[in-house]
Amino acid sequence: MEQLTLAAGHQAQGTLTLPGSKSISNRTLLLAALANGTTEIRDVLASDDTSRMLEALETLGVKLENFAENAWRVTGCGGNFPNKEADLFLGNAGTAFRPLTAALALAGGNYQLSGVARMHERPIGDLVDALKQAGADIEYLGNDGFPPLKIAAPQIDLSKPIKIRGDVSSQFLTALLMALPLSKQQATIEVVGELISKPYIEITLNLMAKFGVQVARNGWQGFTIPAHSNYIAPQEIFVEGDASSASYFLAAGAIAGNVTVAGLGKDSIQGDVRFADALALMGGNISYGDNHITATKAANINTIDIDCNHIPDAAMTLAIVALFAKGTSTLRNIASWRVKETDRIAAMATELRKVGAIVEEGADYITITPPAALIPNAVIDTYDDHRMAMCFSLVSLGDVPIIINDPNCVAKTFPNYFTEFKKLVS
Ligand SMILES: O=C(O)C1=C[C@@H](OP(=O)(O)O)[C@@H](O)[C@H](O)C1
Ligand SMILES: C=C(OP(=O)(O)O)C(=O)O
Repeated sequence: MEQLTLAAGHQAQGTLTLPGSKSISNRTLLLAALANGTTEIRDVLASDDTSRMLEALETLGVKLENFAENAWRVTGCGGNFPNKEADLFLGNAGTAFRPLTAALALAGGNYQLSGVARMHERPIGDLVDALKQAGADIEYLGNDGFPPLKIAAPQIDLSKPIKIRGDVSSQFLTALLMALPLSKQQATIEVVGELISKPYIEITLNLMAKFGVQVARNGWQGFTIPAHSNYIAPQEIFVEGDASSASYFLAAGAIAGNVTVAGLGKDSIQGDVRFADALALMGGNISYGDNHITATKAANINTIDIDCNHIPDAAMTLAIVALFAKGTSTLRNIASWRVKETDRIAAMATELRKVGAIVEEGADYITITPPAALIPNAVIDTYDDHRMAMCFSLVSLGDVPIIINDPNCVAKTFPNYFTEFKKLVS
């Protein structure tokens, strides 16, 4: 297995132009494919997760042109995919798997959707149950409640509200919201249980509105999609820089210098931009521009005790920043970490212990007490989880070398992460 040794670092200095947001890229590509008309999407993320979405759309017969660097011209098919039979491999991309399941279940056709082994352990039952209430025909090809899936043409019935659980993944609600306009009928959704990861629903509703579909809502409990909704291609869409990817560099600035991330600003539609507020609570000096954020070294890193439900991805970065505080930090309300790329609570606990931290894990929380001195040359397993690899690179800023196993797993969302990291850290 490939390993990467990062030298002991003291300083992080400079500006990084962020890669495009994964969440916005994959939503926009799908909405553009479902729309009537042509959309030019700029600053699209180039990574494994977006490649899976692009390949899937191409297999479905959608016309895609890569007309400039990271810019795609998508000719929408108005919800009627040209290819009515296809086998789609979606890797470990939740933002491709869940939304495509819903769109294909309502669009009509015979499809099989599969992914990597881990994707087949990530739940999808709540979404399938909701789609079946709407008349979808979906079968589990492996274990009930999990991919791979077989989809056949639906008999759509939206006479009753569709109930969907929101407490395992917000991607299920996102998927349903984005797909329901294909029915052309009025559709009502009722969320059962406490919805997690709420800001991702805001991204979904914001982008649907850019494509001309306004969803009426009753807080987080109810959503209504008007009859005769149609996605209309906006001429041009710019994808913001990825706020979760920004978290590593902002953390580096707060721990060890002065780092600016460009491509993301105070009006970002991504919830993970709120990571910067958590970093400020820990002592980082944060300043916002229209299209950049800067983090400057904290006089001292403070401990934190925080509910992370609204920032599930960037919260992993806080676990590493906690190593630089004096005392115990607690990250709460992170049960969803257990069903992502790996069981992230268990993985984080195991690997933090390798650098000397005392860690307690519960079903939905983690506490981290840093050691008096970080252990040098720890060999970190990354569990095919891009965020484990990116997070642990930051340990080197504690003036210790660190060895990252399988560093290329960052390709899921940030293929040149380590090149960019090394440019800024010395
Ligand atoms: O909708 C999205 O773009 C995402 C939602 C979140 O998942 P959950 O809703 O499962 O927490 C997040 O972790 C994931 O990386 C992207
Ligand atoms: C949870 C993540 O990915 P996915 O979109 O596959 O759920 C992530 O990127 O941290």
